[in-house]
Parts: sequence; structure tokens; C-alpha cells
Amino acid sequence: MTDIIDGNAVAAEVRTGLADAMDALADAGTTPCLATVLMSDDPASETYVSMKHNDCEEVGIEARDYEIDPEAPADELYATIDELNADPSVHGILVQMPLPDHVDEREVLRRVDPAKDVDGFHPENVGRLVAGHPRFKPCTPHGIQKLLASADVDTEGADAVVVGRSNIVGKPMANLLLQKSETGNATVTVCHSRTENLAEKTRAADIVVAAAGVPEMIDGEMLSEGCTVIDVGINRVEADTEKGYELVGDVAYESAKEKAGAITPVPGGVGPMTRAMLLWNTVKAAGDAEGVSVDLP
Ligand SMILES: Nc1nc2c(c(=O)[nH]1)N[C@@H](CN(C=O)c1ccc(C(=O)N[C@@H](CCC(=O)O)C(=O)O)cc1)CN2
Repeated sequence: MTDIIDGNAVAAEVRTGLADAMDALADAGTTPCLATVLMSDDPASETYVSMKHNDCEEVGIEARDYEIDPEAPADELYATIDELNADPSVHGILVQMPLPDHVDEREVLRRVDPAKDVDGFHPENVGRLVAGHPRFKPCTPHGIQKLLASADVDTEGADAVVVGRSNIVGKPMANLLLQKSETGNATVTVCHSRTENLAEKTRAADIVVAAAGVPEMIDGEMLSEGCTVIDVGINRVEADTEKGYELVGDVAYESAKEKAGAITPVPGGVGPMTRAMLLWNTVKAAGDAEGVSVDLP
């Protein structure tokens, strides 16, 4: 029987588990505050930001919404970030990706105060993660660690293949799996668009993390019997549905399910965890900023 790893359920547990930390912060007179900055009219990005605000409301985090015209000069975004950096009542800043082409993404990531960088994308936070003492783990890979733990997947000595080398998912995921820790100690291979014989590599893996952004590129034929499959892809594919599209992962779910011992669905797998770990990081940021020791789930 294949274990279907329920991201909605694990995310709900994380949200519930934040209650003690929220109480400790409330006792100290602090309400964690997340500022989201959206400079895009992409419907998917709008959906994700709106879901993040709903999540914040559920756990009692204050969420502030900043929207910048995607055609506006990049300076407008930089000025907003500078303002949020300087505002002591804001604990976390999230700039929704992707940004318009005329905005220098690297400048944006460098500009966010690393102590408020709840995405974990600032070069200082990336360096800390790679060095093995992370301040904020990027939300998607952090969420995947929680999903693996929830399904009792032992990463110790496992052969893990990460398909995709993005800064948001692939690279930090590979680093976390490598780390000397209870949720790491794996032997990690990172595959990408220039990898030769991809199927050979995925077939040799105990854990496959598919994060290439290519709909259904990993199928059952590319997997070993009983492996764990984490599908990070959330691709909107045109379909005859009410919304005009359906969500499809990077994994061909039905065929992969035949082979996998455990698998995440899309939707309802990694996506909800990305949002849950954003709350986690925001509560941590508030605790750090206010000098309150918080017990995080
Ligand atoms: N600043 C950031 N930008 C982006 C990140 C990020 O971590 N930080 N990750 C992705 C998108 N993303 C978060 O912003 C994200 C994607 C999907 C979901 C999610 O909950 N998906 C649901 C389905 C939602 C739907 O109906 O469309 C699911 O999978 O069940 C949350 C967050 C790129 N940008």
C-alpha cells in the first residue's frame, strides 16, 4: 500500500503547534507581523499571497499587504523594502517571486534585512544554511523535511535525488538533506536540465524530490519500488474545468503511485507546507527580534 502524504494535514498540525509560541509572544506583548510584497499580476502569485494572509489570520499573525504595480520602476519596490526593514513592528518580509524582468532579483534578496528574511533567500541566510547553522530555512524545503518526518522516512544514509537546482527549492533542499542532522545525513545527487540518464539516477534513489517545474516529467518507470516521492511541482495546465486549468505536479501521479512507498499529491502536498513554514519562520523572527524564547513545532 502506498502512503499518501497529506500536506494539508501536516500543515494544519504545524499551525496548531504554533499556539504555544504565539502565547509566549502574546505574554511578552508581541503580535508577530508579516509584510507581503507583491509586484505581479500573475493569478497564481496573487492566489499564493492571499492564501498566506488567510493562514496568518488563522494563527493570529498580523499580515500587511503591499502591492506594487508590475510596471513601476524597481526603485518603488526597493523603497518599500527599505521602509519595512526600518519598521520595528514588522518581523518578517516576504517578496513574492517571480518578479518582473526589469527588477534585479538579486538586489531585492540582498536588500531584505536578513533578520526579517522569512523566505531564507538573503545571501547571509543562504550561507548560514550551507554552513550548517541556518537562521531561516527556505519554506518549501523546510516543509518537505516535516513531510518526510511525518511519514517516518529515514533520510540517514538514504540515496536522495533532487531534480531541479533552483535557489528556492533544489539547492536548499539538497543542502538540508546533506546536513549532519536527524533530517539529513543522506547521500544527495542534484539533477537538472543538462543531466544525462536522469532515469538511471532517479531509479537508484530511495527519495526523489521533483522540483524541475516540468509537468509530469517523472513517471513510475523512473522510480524504484518502495521509494519516497516528493512532488514540488505546481503547474497550471489548461483543462476543461471551471477554472480553465488543473494543477499538475512534476510527477505523473498515477503511474508513480504504483511504484512509490510514499508520495505527496498535487494539490495538497508540498504547497500547504510551504505556507505553514512561512508562519513558522515569522513566529521565529518575532521571537528573535523581541528576545522571547519560543518553542516551535
Ligand atoms: N517569496 C516566495 N515566492 C515564491 C515561493 C516562496 O517560497 N517564496 N514559492 C513558490 C510559490 N509558493 C509560495 O509563494 C506557493 C505555491 C503553492 C502553494 C499552495 O498552497 N498550493 C496549493 C494549491 C494552490 C492553488 O489552488 O493554486 C497546493 O499545492 O495544495 C503555496 C505557496 C514561488 N514563489
